[in-house]
Amino acid sequence: MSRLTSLPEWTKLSELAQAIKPAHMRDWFNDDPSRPEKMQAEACGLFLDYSKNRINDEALDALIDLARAQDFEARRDAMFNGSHINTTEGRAVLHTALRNFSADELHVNGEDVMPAVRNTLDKIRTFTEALHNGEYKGYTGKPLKQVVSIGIGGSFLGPKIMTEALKPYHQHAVDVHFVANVDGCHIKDVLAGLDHEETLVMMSSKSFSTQETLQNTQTAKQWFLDGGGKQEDIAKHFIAVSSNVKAATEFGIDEDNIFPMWDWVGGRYSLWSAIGLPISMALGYEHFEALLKGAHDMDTHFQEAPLKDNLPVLLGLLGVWYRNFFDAQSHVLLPYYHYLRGLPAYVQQLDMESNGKGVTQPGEVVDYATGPVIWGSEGTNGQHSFHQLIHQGNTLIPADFLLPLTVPNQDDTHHAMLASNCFGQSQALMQGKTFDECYADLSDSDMEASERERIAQHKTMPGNKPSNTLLFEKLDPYTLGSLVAMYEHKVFVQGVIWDLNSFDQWGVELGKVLGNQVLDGINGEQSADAFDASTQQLIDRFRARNAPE
Ligand SMILES: O=P(O)(O)OC[C@H]1O[C@H](O)[C@H](O)[C@@H](O)[C@@H]1O
Repeated sequence: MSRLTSLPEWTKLSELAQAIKPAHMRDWFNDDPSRPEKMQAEACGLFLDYSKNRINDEALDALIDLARAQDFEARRDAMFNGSHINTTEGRAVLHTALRNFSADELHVNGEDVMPAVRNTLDKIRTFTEALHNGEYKGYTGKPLKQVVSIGIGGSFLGPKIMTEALKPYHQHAVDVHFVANVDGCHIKDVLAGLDHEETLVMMSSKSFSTQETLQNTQTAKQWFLDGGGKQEDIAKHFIAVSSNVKAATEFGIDEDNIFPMWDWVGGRYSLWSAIGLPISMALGYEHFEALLKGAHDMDTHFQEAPLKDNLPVLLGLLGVWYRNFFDAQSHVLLPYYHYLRGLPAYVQQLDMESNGKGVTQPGEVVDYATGPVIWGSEGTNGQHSFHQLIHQGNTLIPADFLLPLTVPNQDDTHHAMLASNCFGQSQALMQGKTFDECYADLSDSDMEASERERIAQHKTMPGNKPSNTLLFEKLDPYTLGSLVAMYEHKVFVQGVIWDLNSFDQWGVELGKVLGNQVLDGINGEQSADAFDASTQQLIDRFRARNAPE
């Protein structure tokens, strides 16, 4: 038995879950109309109603006890003060420093990192302004109007999804395009519509070793040269963000055009660094800074609010409750706001890459469930497809509903419908519909009693499906910053309880290595015995159709 599952707090939670499982939330709401007032929390522009959860005060307190038994507060402080909590790579985890506007020093390996953070923000501001006012010109003297941001994983999802989410705040000084996939269709499609004389290519790669990003940048470079640009003109049209300055300069990026990154910022936590430059380029620096400020305020809330009023803590504890004590395999995110449609994909990387682990910090294989599958899409679209399984399937899927109270250029008719669907879905999931109600609905039909029973059975909705609802005034940069930081810290809370290192990703690393080996196989540079028979068969079929010259 692991340390975690042998804790008395764990045993208590197992017992509480067994006692709670037969209860129906519908009855709780009937018995106690003040339940929603008691089960809510608010911070940094976000209001959370968590009353539609299969939880009571006793279980919530027991979850807090479990977090404390796992040394939650000390481990939270260790992250914020720059300790090397990424223990498999010997690194600090300080994305919070990137949005820290206090005058305090913050030391990593004896060095204050804050001057470099502030300098980089200045560089982002200066660069954005030069681009926006047309001062930053290409090799033929034309201002650069198109930006192609090339990166993948954390060097793509954060900038792309935040830029998309904040569309109403775009300044329209430049158009920002994103390319991630090594599938040549993507980069070719993007470049096809652009004039190389007006295009800035931004390569985002913390490691500067990611195959997809290197290849896409190479293709963009060739496109630039084919268009008439010369090697010496590349400095004006190519910039990079990387912690590997040597590799970036060797690749041909001018050293002055390299924005720094640091090994204490994980890829999936990097949108707050210069990796977020495309956000600033699309929205203007002021809005980028507001995004950071929202995140910073959430950091402060996470550090200071009592655990029972603490948004990331509450969400993290509820996640553990369902994952470990109700056997929930997945968690669905349902943003009811079109511009926020990318949030599930963003949180998917954040959560699944962080807590998709099966070994504890000391290196023991776990005997309990860890990170869930994260998925979802924008409401109301999902209501007409996968919500069916959430309502009536036999697997429990806790949900987060998200809704802005107002939207830009609001059409009141549309917005009221959007909100009513959002609230109606969480209500339906919680209440369900009983067999008797369904049977009564069929009273006017001329069905035989047995047929009426059969149909009523099919229509019965068990309900008792948990959800959180997050409301916010509007999705401005500040609120988006606090929302994303809230999910970052939720993931952290769960990683602490499960005793995981939430900051490495060895599985992904293996994929990178194997992908390169197979490429050698495809190019005939690797002997057949390097691969298993199935992989070799696939390589052979591919080579038969695409034999290298
Ligand atoms: O920025 P890079 O070094 O190119 O890395 C890009 C991505 O690579 C991997 O897939 C990691 O798992 C991600 O976390 C990272 O964001």
